[in-house]
Amino acid sequence: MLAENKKEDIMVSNDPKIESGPPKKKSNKKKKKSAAASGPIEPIDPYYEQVMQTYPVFLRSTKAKGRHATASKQLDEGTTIFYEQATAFVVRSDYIDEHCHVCLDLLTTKMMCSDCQKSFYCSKKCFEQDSDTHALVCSPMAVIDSIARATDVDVDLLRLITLLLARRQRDNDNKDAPDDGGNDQQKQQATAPTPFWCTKDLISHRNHANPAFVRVVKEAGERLLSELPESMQIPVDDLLTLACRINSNAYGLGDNEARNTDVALGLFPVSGMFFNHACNPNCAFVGVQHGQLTFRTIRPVKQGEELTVTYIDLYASRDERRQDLLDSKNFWCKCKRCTSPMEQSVDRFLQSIMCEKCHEDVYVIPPSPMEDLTQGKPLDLSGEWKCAKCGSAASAQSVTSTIQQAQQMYMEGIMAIRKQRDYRGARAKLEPLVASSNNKSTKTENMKGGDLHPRNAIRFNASIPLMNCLRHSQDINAAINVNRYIIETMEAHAKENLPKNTPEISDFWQNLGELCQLMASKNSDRVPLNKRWRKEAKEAFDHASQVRSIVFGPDHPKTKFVKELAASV
Ligand SMILES: C[S@@+](CC[C@H](N)C(=O)[O-])C[C@H]1O[C@@H](n2cnc3c(N)ncnc32)[C@H](O)[C@@H]1O
Repeated sequence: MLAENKKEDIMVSNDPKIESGPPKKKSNKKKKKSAAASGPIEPIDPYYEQVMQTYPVFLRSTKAKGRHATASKQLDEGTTIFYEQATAFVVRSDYIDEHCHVCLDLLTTKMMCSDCQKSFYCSKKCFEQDSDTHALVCSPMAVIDSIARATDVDVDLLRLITLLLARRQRDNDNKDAPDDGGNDQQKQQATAPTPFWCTKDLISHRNHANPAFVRVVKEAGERLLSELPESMQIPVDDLLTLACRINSNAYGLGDNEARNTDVALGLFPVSGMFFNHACNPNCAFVGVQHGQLTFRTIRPVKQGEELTVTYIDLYASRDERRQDLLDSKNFWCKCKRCTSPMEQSVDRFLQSIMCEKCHEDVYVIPPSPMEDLTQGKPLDLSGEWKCAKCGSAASAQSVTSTIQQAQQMYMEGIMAIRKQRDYRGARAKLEPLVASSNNKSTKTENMKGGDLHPRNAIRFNASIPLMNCLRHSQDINAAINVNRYIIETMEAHAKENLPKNTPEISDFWQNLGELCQLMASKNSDRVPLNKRWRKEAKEAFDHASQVRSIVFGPDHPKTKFVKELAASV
């Protein structure tokens, strides 16, 4: 039973000597007391050390960082550091009949389970591979939609819980053997799903769960359990803990064809346990076929350095990132970027407006303390904020008012697209935000009292829907300029040590290539212009391919796809 294994109850140790990983070098430096130092040290089960032994990773557990992974040797960018096969994963309901539920390939021919009508496969092979697991979940899957609707619980959460309980059942029956006889040791290991028992070691943050969430999940859980076979039953309280563990640890799996779309959601206990979040990560995770997750370095990593990934958007302001992590993962980010002084951090640009006097830096807006963010308490606007470069001051009130105006325009632009499909109206709202700069000539009526910094998060966020509006209205040249601004902004961040190799950057390079190709075809009869656009398209696809080779690996379908685009120009 899950309850008997609950890690929160039985495995917690306060012994500070329990620590795993290689011996640390002695340092003469006086140790800084970390603000993150709290809670007991979690011991590491030898199973995880054994799983990791073929990878260049040491597992550690410390008071400051909890359990985490470090590099066991110096690593180049683009190194695969870990594979894991999900204990269970679900194709998200938005894509339920678009991707195979076993290999995740896009469905060109569909096979559907005629009983539940909720499981889709690309081939007989995948259908047969799923048959034992599906036999356990077929009848509950048929009613999960109605349970989710009646209780207001996310249907994909309920589907994932059901598949995890099926995995538990199959582990108990000891029926699962790795199905792929590949001779590469790492791959062989990865094709065996991580066993269900590992989920008990995952952090759940159950004590911080929203009471409304607890109530509805318990209600949905009771209903779901009544649909499950006897052998799959667990106490509803354990089902709730499992739901909290999914919320805190699940990973989205990307589509191999499209950009930036999570088509599936999986629980990967080993990854969930050892890869902490950082707002300036050195690794990325990418979904590969069959519900596998791969972790790769996106920059060179020194021996002993912690290996981190991001769980959220890196181009959001510090307060927004922390709020996002609090809401979605129940923790307060204490990474280096979030704890460095605001006046020295790249974060000041994302949150603020240009200094009216020197036009070189921004007024430094202090980050909100956790209590204020959790209680929705507004910033103290009684004083002044100073420019990080020249020190001239502006009233907090006027800086905030400019930012609020910008936020309002951004929301109006987004709503015009979402509610009315009014691309012209949206463009009118978004364009002044993106055009705003320290160049006085481009200042508009709507942007009084200062401009957004070019790297301000509202401005950056506005640029993406603006590019889509421009594309929609066939103003391809303008869309290209906005796409260039997006890439320039990301590269400017990268100069200040944010990652330069991310899936998002590769997507914007691909998009730029496609826009330039469109311009080339519009100018097919004007040889010099056509040649110029084709040259830029090829360069953009080559950039996308370089970044993807690092982030996804040279053999990933997304890398191959963009290489083909480059070759076709
Ligand atoms: C997916 S787990 C990572 C493993 C975790 N260290 C453990 O021991 O289970 C995510 C949890 O780790 C902690 N964590 C990860 N990144 C963090 C960060 N940047 N700041 C503070 N806590 C973090 C939070 O408790 C979070 O819910």
